[in-house]
Amino acid sequence: MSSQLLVAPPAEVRSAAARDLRADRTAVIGLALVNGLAAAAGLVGPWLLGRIIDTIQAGSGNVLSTVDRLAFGAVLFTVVQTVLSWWALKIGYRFGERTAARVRERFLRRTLALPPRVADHLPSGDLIARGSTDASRVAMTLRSAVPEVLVAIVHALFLIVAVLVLDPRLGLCGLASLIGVGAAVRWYLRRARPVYLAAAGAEAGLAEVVTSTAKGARTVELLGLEDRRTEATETAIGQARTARLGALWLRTILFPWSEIALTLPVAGVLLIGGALYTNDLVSLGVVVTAAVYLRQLVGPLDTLMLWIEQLQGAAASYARVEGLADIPQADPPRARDVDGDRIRVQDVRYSYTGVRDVLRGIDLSVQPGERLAIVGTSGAGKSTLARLLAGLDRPHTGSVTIGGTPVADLPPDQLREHVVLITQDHHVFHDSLRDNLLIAKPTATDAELHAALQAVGATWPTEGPPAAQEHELSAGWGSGLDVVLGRDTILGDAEAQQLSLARVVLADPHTLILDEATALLDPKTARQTEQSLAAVLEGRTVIAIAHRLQTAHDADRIAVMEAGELVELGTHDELVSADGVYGKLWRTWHGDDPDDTTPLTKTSTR
Ligand SMILES: Nc1ncnc2c1ncn2[C@@H]1O[C@H](COP(=O)(O)OP(=O)(O)OP(=O)(O)O)[C@@H](O)[C@H]1O
Repeated sequence: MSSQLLVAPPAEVRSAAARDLRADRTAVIGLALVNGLAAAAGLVGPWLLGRIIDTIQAGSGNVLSTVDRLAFGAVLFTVVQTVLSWWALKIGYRFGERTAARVRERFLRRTLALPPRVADHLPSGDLIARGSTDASRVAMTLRSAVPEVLVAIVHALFLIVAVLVLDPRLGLCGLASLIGVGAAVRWYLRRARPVYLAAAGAEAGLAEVVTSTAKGARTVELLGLEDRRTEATETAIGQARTARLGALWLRTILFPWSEIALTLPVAGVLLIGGALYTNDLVSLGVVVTAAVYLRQLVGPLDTLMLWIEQLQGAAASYARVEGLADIPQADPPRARDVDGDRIRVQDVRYSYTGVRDVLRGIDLSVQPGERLAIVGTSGAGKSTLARLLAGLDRPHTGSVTIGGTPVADLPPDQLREHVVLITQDHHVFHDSLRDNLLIAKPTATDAELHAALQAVGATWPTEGPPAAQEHELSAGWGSGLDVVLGRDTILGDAEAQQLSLARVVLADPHTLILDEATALLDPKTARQTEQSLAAVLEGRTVIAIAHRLQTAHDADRIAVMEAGELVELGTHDELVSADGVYGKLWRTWHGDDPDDTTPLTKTSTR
């Protein structure tokens, strides 16, 4: 699976847009109808103006009352046009809001439907940029640009047709104007897609750099990488600026070109119309009406020009948002028969990049109820093996099975009943405590939720007053299952880990995999978390990535990994007496002091 996110090709974007239009076809038809009526009403005013001029020029009959009637008609139709245009925009804005919501929901649905093994490999900054900046740009365009552009197109077409009907010779001047503007727009559009895609990509690249720097702030600080991250951010800012300037350059050509194309037809009508009028080939009223129509053409065409950049940017964003649909998705897994709790790893190989295997021929069998510690230096492949054991990814060759069934084939609901990976990456949703817990077991009763919290030592009263300060942020568990985390109360590190452990109690898997669950916590928080963890581990199979030799010493068996291979497997005593990698490790750094709790990771840096 590529780690790059895709961009939907133009044909796919067009068919997605057509689908969105069809989904709200009543609004689209209403928009076209009301727009057409508004544009038609707008044509009446200038036509009546021409009639007024011709009436005055003819000077026969009751000129004053005829002019009064015509002027009243012009005012009336202007009011009608204004009301219809307002109505058309209202329909358009509502259509835009609904469609924008549809696009956002689709993006969210697709993102949530991504299998974890696919989502984990996607660049998170780019994904965030698509869901936020790109989706907002599409929404804004659908809300504002699309209705106004539709109104402008219909208006412009009506004006051109009206001049052609009025006098085809003068109509040609209008057409010449359209051809000029059309050529400018064509020139622009041919260059716009790659330029705007590059601009959106550069913005996403910037988001990626900033997100990964923020996410890895602790590592950046520990390894003194500030200068390199600053340099990477500045490079990304430079690329975003260059890409943006490329888009602006296109506008600096488009706008002057189209401005000239827009002023020429009025001058043309006045010149040609003047010559025709002098030779009695056309009335003065027709010339004035045609000139007013063509002057009015500037309004809608200006609107089109104004929004064209927005439309291009939005089309690129739409292509990026729709690009998510091109990520191949596996069929949703269906429930499988699982025969027992035994975990087997057979001849497993795995590679992140397709170039280098980071797991090579791993064979392992874990008995139900066993405690297995995995040790090895940094980069040996422990976390990768943990992810495969937890079904978050599947091996490229070989198999990882629970009760004979490939663990990665189990649907999420079934998987968490068998195996759960506990890391420091737990998530607290901005939601009620109850809903945060029900994720693990949607059918759990309040009594079960209370019991799960108490099992992990969450100091949370089973009964008590309702949240005293409903909207005030207070630390701790708050006072009930309805307390909204992140609004009524904030959880500290230890409490957030307790919440995730309470979820484990509710899911009740037979196997737990521990990867750095407490390794990076401060000592006080780690102690608290370890106490909660001990309650959760009781009676389950445990596979723990051991960061301290004491953890390995206490396990039933120890698996030693080196450079992606399982090099030793046995009890502590067996491995110490075999005097292999583990034995040497034990002797060299701990000698006769098995109570030494030096972290294993230290061994790799000595
Ligand atoms: N997402 C990834 N993309 C590419 N390579 C990766 C990725 N994650 C890990 N690796 C590489 O895979 C190898 C095994 O990494 P892994 O994290 O499994 O090792 P580990 O033994 O858990 O190390 P540590 O104790 O430092 O966490 C390493 O060489 C690492 O650089």
